[in-house]
Amino acid sequence: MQNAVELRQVYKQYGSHPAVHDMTLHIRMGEVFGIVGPNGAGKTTLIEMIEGLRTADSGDIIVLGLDVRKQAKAIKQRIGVLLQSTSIPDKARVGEVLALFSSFYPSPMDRGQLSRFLNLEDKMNEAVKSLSSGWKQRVSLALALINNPDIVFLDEPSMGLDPNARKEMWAMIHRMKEEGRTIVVTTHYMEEAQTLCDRVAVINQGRLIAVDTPRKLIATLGGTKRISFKAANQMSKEALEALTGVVSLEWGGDYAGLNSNDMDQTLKGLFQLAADEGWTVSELRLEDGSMNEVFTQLTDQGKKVSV
Ligand SMILES: Nc1ncnc2c1ncn2[C@@H]1O[C@H](COP(=O)(O)OP(=O)(O)OP(=O)(O)O)[C@@H](O)[C@H]1O
Repeated sequence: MQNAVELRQVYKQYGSHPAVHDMTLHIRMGEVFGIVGPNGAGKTTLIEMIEGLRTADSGDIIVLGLDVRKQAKAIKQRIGVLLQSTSIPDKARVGEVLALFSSFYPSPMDRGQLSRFLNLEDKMNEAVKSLSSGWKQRVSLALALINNPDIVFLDEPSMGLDPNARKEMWAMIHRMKEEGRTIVVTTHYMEEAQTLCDRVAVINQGRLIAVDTPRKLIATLGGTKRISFKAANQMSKEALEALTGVVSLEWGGDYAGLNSNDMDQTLKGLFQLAADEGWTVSELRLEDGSMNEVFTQLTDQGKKVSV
């Protein structure tokens, strides 16, 4: 099957500063593809080059089989871009904004269907400026979908949203995927990348450092696992820290947490220590590594790791 996006050795610099360096990657049709990286890594530059809003200095960008350099207009008809809510005319009512943006496209989505999809039906007569940030973000999402796009680009879709609004945003992204759309999302929230994305690209200083499923990235790089349990009075912190595999110890209220790079040996040592010191291990929980650790591993102090 044709890829949704293909980048071949894409390069872009501002002045003498390279922002995106020889980037080669592909985004598959129908996947949720995440782009993560520290501030200034080049995420926005990358995504805006794919959208045709910035021009690459060299390399090829193919979107839905079309060349961004030569067929940008045709591409724009088939992609949707989440605008920052500040770019929406905010004195207008939601329904008016949707009508205005619909008029830009030859075959827009049915507005009733779109507002039902995003639960916006009750907000159609409200002024955009009176909405909370979560609802404004829904309006932005409606505008990104108004041309019924094959690919939707979401640059930090849940920035500034409270945890509930963020979860709702994730649910909407899932539903867009179920409809068969390809979603490209940049985010600073590793939980978002881990929960939402089929594959994630990690970029740092304009270079692609790793691209894989969150599970594989975590298995390869999210090395430490967490063992947490109920703390007992007799526990010796020093002895816990000294157990084989323990990288760090967290001590919070009633609970102790051991981050370990050798779960089996740490568990063995933990049970032995409990027996030696005369306490029992209770409320034991084992947790896998996370995208947070992958991110730190790959980007910490500009460290570069090949995967
Ligand atoms: N229009 C521009 N002119 C000059 N330099 C720019 C411009 N846009 C971005 N840069 C620089 O290019 C680099 C990459 O910026 P970019 O905005 O693409 O990164 P980012 O990963 O999206 O960052 P953030 O997470 O902070 O949004 C940064 O060093 C930034 O200062």
